[in-house]
Amino acid sequence: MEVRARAPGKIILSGEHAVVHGSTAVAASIDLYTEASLKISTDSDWSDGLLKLHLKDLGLQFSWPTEKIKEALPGPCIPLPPPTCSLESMKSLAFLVEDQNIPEANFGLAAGVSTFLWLYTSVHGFKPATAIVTSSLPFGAGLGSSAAFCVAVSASLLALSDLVNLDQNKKGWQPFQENELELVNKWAFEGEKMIHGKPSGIDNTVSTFGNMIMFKSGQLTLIKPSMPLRMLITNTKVGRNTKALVASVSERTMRHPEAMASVFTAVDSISKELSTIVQSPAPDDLTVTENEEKLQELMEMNQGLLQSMGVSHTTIETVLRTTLKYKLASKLTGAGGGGCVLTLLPALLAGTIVDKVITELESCGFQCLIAEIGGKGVEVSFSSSS
Ligand SMILES: Nc1ncnc2c1ncn2[C@@H]1O[C@H](COP(=O)(O)OP(=O)(O)O)[C@@H](O)[C@H]1O
Ligand SMILES: C[C@@](O)(CCOP(=O)(O)O)CC(=O)O
Ligand SMILES: [Mg+2]
Repeated sequence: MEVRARAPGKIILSGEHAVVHGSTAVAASIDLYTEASLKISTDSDWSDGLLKLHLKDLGLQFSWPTEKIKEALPGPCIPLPPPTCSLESMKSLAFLVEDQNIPEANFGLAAGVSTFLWLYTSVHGFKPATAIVTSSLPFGAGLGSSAAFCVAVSASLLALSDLVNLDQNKKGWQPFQENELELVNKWAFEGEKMIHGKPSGIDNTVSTFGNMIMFKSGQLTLIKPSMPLRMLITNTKVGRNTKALVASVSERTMRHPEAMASVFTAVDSISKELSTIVQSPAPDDLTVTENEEKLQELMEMNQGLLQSMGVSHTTIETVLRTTLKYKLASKLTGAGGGGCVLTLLPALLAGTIVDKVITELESCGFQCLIAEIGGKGVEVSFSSSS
């Protein structure tokens, strides 16, 4: 039996970083996915005794003799709760990954590869298997590729375990039950900890459950927007690392606890107001426009506070200036320091203006896309393997 699991990326409409410190944030899934397919060798299979990971888009293949992994890692940890990777296991993982000679240009991948090994062995122990991962999400750009990776991998692992009850004969994509989604989310969060250091959990939660959510201290509330929301996503293509940026905000918080507490409180208010506006009835174009104006102002305020946290970047400022020329408000999304910027596209904005903004942004070397937001969360699909 082979399973495929796909998990969406996300945008954060308000509250990144502050959410790590207990503030409310609002996020939505986007229609860009990471897909993990998994085939576990059974006794009767021909097996080469290897655990293989193929990162297809990058053309990278890794493999480990399962006997070697057995010497280094503790193995299955079932039932719940999912284990947090110990420092000792982290070190063993680093050795296992180092052996694979990841190209220097893809150095950041080591965290993802370690996470895969940890999640795999925690659920399935030392069985030989092949996992193939593909993704349409840019890595390290603020669209939650790390969380989508953790959710897709966790979902594929759990789908082939006794911990969930899915219909393996059903054709096509199928969702998990609510309690199973919670399980996938918990395992993915353990993975996200290995990549982000101190994640809030918002990215894995929105990737697991999809839709638009309000998130605070591990709790999610579903948001049902009553107005159309169109966002232009501009990728500055400046690479950065979420773990380092989250750590830098924590260091600033230690240096200036009171000032930063005020910043986080302001972000909390912004996220709450944003969620109220998005859900308030908008029966006509005039109300939609009024609500959009309020959202634009909140996005600008949130961006200002992100600047004060030290996570903006000159390329982000260029996007802000460029979109402002067209009276459009923008803010960074995700960890910042480069990565992606969101621009609200009002419902009545002429297509010609959108084209002009995109042309101008792309002439700066940025990449633009308009994603569908608030779609489904993680799903799986079974096929009998040959
Ligand atoms: N498809 C993937 N395969 C392996 N690792 C991945 C994949 N997607 C993401 N990762 C891991 O996540 C890291 C990027 O995560 P992060 O810095 O949080 O940025 P973001 O989540 O915004 O893309 C990568 O360097 C890698 O370690
Ligand atoms: C900065 C943060 O709020 C979001 C990070 O998102 P991303 O990894 O940049 O996609 C961190 C977190 O919430 O775990
Ligand atoms: Mg991430």
